[in-house]
Amino acid sequence: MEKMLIHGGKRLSGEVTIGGAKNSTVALIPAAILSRAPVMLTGVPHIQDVYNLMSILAEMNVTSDFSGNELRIDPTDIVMADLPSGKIKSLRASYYFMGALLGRFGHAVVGLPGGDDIGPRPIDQHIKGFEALGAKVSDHNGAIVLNAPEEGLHGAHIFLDMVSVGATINIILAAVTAHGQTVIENVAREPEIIDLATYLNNMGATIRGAGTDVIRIEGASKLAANNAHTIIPDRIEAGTYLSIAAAQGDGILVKNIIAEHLDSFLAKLEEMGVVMDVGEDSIFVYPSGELHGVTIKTAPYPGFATDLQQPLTPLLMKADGEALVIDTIYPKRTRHVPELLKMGADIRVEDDHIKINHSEQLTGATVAAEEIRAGACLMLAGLMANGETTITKVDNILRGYDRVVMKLQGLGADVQLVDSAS
Ligand SMILES: CC(=O)N[C@H]1[C@@H](OP(=O)(O)OP(=O)(O)OC[C@H]2O[C@@H](n3ccc(=O)[nH]c3=O)[C@H](O)[C@@H]2O)O[C@H](CO)[C@@H](O)[C@@H]1O
Ligand SMILES: C=C(OP(=O)(O)O)C(=O)O
Repeated sequence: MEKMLIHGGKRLSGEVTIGGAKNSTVALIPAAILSRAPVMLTGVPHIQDVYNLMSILAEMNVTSDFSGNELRIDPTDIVMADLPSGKIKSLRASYYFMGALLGRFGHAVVGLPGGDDIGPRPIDQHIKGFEALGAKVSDHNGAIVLNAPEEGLHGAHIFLDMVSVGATINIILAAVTAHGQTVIENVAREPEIIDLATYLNNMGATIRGAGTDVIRIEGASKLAANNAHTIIPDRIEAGTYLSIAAAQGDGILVKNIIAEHLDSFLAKLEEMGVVMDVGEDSIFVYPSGELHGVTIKTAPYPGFATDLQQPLTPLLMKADGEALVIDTIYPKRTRHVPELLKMGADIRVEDDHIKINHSEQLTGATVAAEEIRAGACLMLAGLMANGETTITKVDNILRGYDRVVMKLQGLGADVQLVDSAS
């Protein structure tokens, strides 16, 4: 296993280009098995989650070839396979194989990823949706077993009890090939859902309303990709580099951005006093002057993303006064806090409220990336700190940040990956 070494304190400058969205990609790859023809994805990020999904595809005799930023997936010789264990447990998003296999074969056995790194991640709404479509669902030793009735899944009217990205996507995957119409209410409106709908519609699906809170699907008997699909830019990676630029930059251009996807984040940066030029598909961040503490409350899109509260936290330490973070989506997403304390941060958690005070100067320390965005937070803290920071459990970062070391080095950061043994 590798660790990341950062010699902090260097000012950064130049350009960085954002990759395709991890949280789209991890849905688009499982969705490829719905296609009766090869699928081409472009703008694919180089992240471990992609490699793990490719291994899972191979278990179903689906070949995939990733070169440059293009991923070609050929599901034409797919065989139905149960996926109770193995790689399926390596990432949360493998649960999208439930909806995709159910849609393709009317049968799925999918193991649930063990451990929870950001608090409980229930899937009751996914299951409620599958059952409404006619599937029988049971739990067999930690794997979910799903079976459609003999005549196949049927359309249904589903109201989600809470806004869930995962449930919205999984139900879409199962419903696109069900008989008749499905209406899903109170769905998530994240851009990644629009991306998935665009991709499936280009395969012949009829999904309307993605991006609003009601999605309507007319079932299609067979789907087949005939165009390459370009994945939307990763708004969370973009937000991470914008934070880095505001905290440690001497002028940084972040390219390949859809600024509308970052509205609530950009509004908070402005409220803090960060000065930016928002271009058509890029944002230039000026070196920061005085910054002000703000309150962040995460919420479903278009609210402030849960995935961005931790990457913003080190910047909040540079601000005057006390800043407050309340994560309403994952209230226990605080695993960065004990690590930041080791670096000298003035931060505490009280009743699921994260309180951040101005921290004059962080110092390098050995810290653990307990989950992906906690890791991103520690990377930024390491870039800001005096001395050397060692980040262990760096796999949690590499599973979702595209070529992060190369990108940071491109901005002038002193960062490298080394083998944990060294
Ligand atoms: C709405 C929201 O901000 N979703 C974020 C969430 O998506 P992710 O897909 O992980 O989570 P969901 O959107 O599915 O869940 C949102 C909330 O609903 C709850 N829930 C979900 C499904 C279910 O069946 N039962 C249930 O109770 C979850 O525990 C959570 O509190 O984390 C991702 C990774 O950090 C982010 O990229 C998403 O933007
Ligand atoms: C927690 C995240 O990812 P995942 O849902 O894949 O665990 C994330 O993207 O911040």
